[in-house]
Amino acid sequence: MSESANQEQQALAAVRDRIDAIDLEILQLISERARCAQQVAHIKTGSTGGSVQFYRPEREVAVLRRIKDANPGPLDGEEVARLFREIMSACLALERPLNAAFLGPEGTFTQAAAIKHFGHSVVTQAMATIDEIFREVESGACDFGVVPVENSTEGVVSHTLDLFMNSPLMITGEVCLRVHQHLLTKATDPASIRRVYSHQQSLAQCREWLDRHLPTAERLPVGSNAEAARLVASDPEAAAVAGLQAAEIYGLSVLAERIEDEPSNTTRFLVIGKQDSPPSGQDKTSLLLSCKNQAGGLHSLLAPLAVHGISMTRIESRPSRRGIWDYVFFVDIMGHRQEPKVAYALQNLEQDALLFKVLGSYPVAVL
Ligand SMILES: C=C(O[C@@H]1C=C(C(=O)O)C=C[C@H]1O)C(=O)O
Repeated sequence: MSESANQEQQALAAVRDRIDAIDLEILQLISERARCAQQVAHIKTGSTGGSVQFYRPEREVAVLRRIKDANPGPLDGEEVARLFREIMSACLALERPLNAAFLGPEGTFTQAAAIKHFGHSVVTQAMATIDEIFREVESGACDFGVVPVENSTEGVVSHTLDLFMNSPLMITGEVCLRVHQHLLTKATDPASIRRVYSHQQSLAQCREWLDRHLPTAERLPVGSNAEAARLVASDPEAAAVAGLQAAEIYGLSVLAERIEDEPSNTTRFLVIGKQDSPPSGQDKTSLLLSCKNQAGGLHSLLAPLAVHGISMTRIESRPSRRGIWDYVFFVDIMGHRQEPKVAYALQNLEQDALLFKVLGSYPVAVL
């Protein structure tokens, strides 16, 4: 070995020794943190005797925001937050493992959103429909549910909004996920693809790409992207539009990558549970409203938001199903319903609204 190669080996060995020592220190510290979480569980159980809220969304976002603010680099803020997300997930599972219902089968973007929000220690339970997710959480069989609510390319998931009208569930969190769609298949030649399966939203997110590259293939909407991938696994003349997770699970190859028409394609999901979240300092509130069907009705309904300086981040209208041309509005505002100015505005809003329901206040997504 040359002198310089020898020096390189020694330098490498020294840094690796240092890394080994650091890993043991990290392990000690993580273990100590986990023991603290066990103590927290002990205190929580002791103080109530009855039902215990082990999962504290406002505390979890506070931990992640603090870590991002304190991050000295060189890892970027998102990356360190993701690592701590996993540490907290494992610590919480020591208190009590959480379970979350998602739109199945395995491998959907909704499952990816559930794991992004709760970390890998959450037990995810696949449901066949969004209705079933609501029912499973309402019955208490699952602690939380994760449902898609809007996509930056294709807009609102109207079925999810409609389900909130008759559900007692509340929104406890939001998750935003960059969605990359791929063409997955068992076929080796695109010319042999006669059918393309996917969720209707995903087909719509890739409409231009499909028009250009597979103009004659029939587009068949199914319950989810992962369901499409499952179907395609046994049909060599078909392709699915879905995520990489689904390709791995169902043994498909990726014939074309990132076929979504908008490169920034993002889906927003809501976490639903029996309660919303206490204030975290940076929150949103979702409302369900309706007003009298008269000139200026919506304008005057929303006026209290402007008066109290509250910013509205979204408004969607949906048929009320109570009569034709009668609508309800889903409105998202910045702030928590317990913050004084939000509370005043909501009080005024409630006085004027025909229908007024707070769907929940929850922390703005950190990850
Ligand atoms: C440890 C706690 O319980 C859970 C675990 C957390 C953590 O590991 O930091 C944070 C919030 C809770 O979901 C707590 O409430 O502080």
